[in-house]
Amino acid sequence: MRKQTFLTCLGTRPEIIKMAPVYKALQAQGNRVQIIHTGQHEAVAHELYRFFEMPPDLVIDLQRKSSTLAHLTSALTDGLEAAMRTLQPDVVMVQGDTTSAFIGALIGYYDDIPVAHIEAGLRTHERDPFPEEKNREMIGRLARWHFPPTDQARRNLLAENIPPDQIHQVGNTVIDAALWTRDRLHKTFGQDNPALPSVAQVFLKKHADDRLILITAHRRENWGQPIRQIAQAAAAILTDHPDTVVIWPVHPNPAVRLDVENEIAKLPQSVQRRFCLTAPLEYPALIDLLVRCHFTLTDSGGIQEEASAFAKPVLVARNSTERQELVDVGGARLVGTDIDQIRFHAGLLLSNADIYRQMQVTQSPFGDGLSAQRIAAILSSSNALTTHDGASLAN
Ligand SMILES: CC(=O)N[C@@H]1[C@@H](OP(=O)(O)OP(=O)(O)OC[C@H]2O[C@@H](n3ccc(=O)[nH]c3=O)[C@H](O)[C@@H]2O)O[C@H](CO)[C@@H](O)[C@@H]1O
Repeated sequence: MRKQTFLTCLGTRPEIIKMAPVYKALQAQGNRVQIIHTGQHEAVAHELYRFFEMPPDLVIDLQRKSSTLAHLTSALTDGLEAAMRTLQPDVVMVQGDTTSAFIGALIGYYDDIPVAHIEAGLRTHERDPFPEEKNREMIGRLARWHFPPTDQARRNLLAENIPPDQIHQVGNTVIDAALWTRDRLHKTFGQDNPALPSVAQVFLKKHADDRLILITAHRRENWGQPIRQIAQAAAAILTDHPDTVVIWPVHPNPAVRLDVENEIAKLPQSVQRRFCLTAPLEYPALIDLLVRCHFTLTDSGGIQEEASAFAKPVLVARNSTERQELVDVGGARLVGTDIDQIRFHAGLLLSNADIYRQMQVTQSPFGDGLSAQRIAAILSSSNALTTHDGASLAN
């Protein structure tokens, strides 16, 4: 079998995390894997490339003169076209639903390079998340291989008339990355993970006997009043349950941070002391806290998936989710951002051991840690690499 050159364009934190296992699995088979970094999440990207030992081959300087989507789209189009012509891959791989992923798929299509879509088929069937929902649909029209993580995602693709033989349900590579990271942390550091900021390390030592609740909220739709309500609900939970503590890596936007800090400042000192706010965490620190926590309250898609790999109950601070699978198997509850709802469901998890156990899923509905190996096997199989006009690329 001829070894292939696979190219992926990555721009944001979740894309890098979810592509890393595929990168490693394809490399382990002797293939060449190239990365174009598109710089959508500049601040956190490079620490992730270092952690996963996958240095980008090419970095696109987006030279963003404005923050509009149209400008991003045109800068990515120019940058990715030039980069792909330089690198000349056999296959383009994109992950999820960012504008980098959509434009990567589009340029692959224009250049007649077959496109593989990792984490295909997620749909809310609503306008939000904007523009990600449309990006996913459009990548669906362009890709040659569709790798939905779950049966629901597979059915979404079938409903859009994607040919069944192009759809391969493989699980979500986020689980591969989370399990790999947990094992690596465990082997290397035991209880003292240097990626955890020192404020969190001190806090955890001081509260070693308390139950940890991990909170994250980053979605734009939750900025403002919803985030203030999440903070008020967290305060109520800490007041109701004196053996609990909260760690909350807060979104870097100063307005979001101020909203959370203002709510905490209103609390008695005894409750404030059980709140630990940090800057956004490095990925190995986030995984470490997920492993340690009692449950998580989050609006993040990735964290819902990762929590299920560690059998941690999830309260989802959203009104809808494209990850309904975890709700359906009982591992997550959609609690929105209503203070009483959050307080009620957190109270159940903290005071009713049966309900807690019921929300600990024994098998994540998103995957088993072997998704990337399945993807690599399918992409590398001798008859898989076929272009749109039917010519086989494989020897
Ligand atoms: C608008 C919207 O719906 N967008 C979605 C959103 O996806 P998401 O909700 O999964 O995003 P996050 O929560 O940011 O990332 C999660 C990952 O980050 C790790 N993490 C988290 C906090 C931290 O302090 N340190 C970390 O390391 C964590 O373990 C996990 O792996 O953005 C994507 C592209 O940006 C989109 O494609 C996707 O549609």
